Amino acid sequence: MPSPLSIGLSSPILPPKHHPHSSRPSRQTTMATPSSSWSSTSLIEYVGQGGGHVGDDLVLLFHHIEYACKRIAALVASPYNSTLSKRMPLPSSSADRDAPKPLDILSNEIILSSLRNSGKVAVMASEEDDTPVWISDDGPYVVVTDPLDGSRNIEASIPTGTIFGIYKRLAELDHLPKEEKALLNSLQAGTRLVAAGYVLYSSATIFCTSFGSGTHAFTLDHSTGDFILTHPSLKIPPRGQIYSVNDARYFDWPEGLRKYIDTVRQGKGRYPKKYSARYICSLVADLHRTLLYGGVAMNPRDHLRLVYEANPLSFLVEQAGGKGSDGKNRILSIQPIKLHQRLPLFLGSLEDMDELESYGDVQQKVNPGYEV
Ligand SMILES: O=P(O)(O)OC[C@H]1O[C@](O)(COP(=O)(O)O)[C@@H](O)[C@@H]1O
Repeated sequence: MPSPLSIGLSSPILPPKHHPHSSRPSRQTTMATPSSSWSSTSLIEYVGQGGGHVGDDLVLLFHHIEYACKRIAALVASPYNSTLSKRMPLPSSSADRDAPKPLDILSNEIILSSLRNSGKVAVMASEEDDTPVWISDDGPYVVVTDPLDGSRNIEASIPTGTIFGIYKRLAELDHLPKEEKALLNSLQAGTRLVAAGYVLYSSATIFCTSFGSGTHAFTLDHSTGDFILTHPSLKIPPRGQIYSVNDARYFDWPEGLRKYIDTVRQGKGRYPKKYSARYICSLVADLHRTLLYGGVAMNPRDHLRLVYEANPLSFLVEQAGGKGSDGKNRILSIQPIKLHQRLPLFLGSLEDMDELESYGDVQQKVNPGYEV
């Protein structure tokens, strides 16, 4: 079978050959952009010197993750996508996971190759792999990822995203067989996250990240190839006026959730304004809007994954002053027991989340196999 990486791009972008700091092209300064009055701190500068204070290993790892995400951004915008499914045989998926699309597989390969090249990762656990992939015995970090979330919308060019979380490798497990230590390292609770992020592929490509001291977003400047700090210390408004949910599921919802939505959309909640609905059906995009405008983004059924979706995104929301819960419990405090574990997910503004949770019964218990 041809390598997925050789199919996806007509002229594949080669990974950096040398240490990223020495191999980075210098930033162009002559290009006319409207940015002269803006701060132009790039993601890597920020991580390395400015706000991150995270140490060389993590800076290097970030450089490789950033590089992978730029490749994925190019891939999702490529004119060759429409013929990919004819050219690329897909592996079968297990019962635990949805059938992957060609871009899911390619994005997974891109991230895996960047993590390998970084030399800083012991294990990668991905939505696209049944089990975690052991990369290197002495890599200091563990990366969990959904390489391309929202890919069910990809043919229509609707926004998608990459989600990732970074943990330290648990040295006390080093003596265990590879399979076992790979899994246990990947099942760390979200409270142990060292860093997390998402990259939104939309009209702008946004890299939003946190190292545990605030949430910061960077926007890709296509003229230089740098992610530029555009949203330092992003704070989610304490209250929004938007709820985001697939409300075609209304008749499968529990009473509490129906009441909550009915109440806020009539403007009869604690905030006496009528709420609006927004639902892209792409978690990263729905969350990004929620971080900026406030409100709640939710999927009340057992659908989203704890390890590589709910945990990293909850970390970012908490660092932005919001809340992430399964409707009852703080997401970051839930101990994962399975790699592809699913759960209800509610992310959003503090006051909206408190109000929602006060309805008690908001988790959708029935989960019929929806086709779309
Ligand atoms: O079908 P629902 O319940 O609306 O779920 C949609 C959600 O599923 C997702 O597509 C995630 O599923 P995948 O990881 O299988 O793409 C999210 O991006 C989106 O928020």
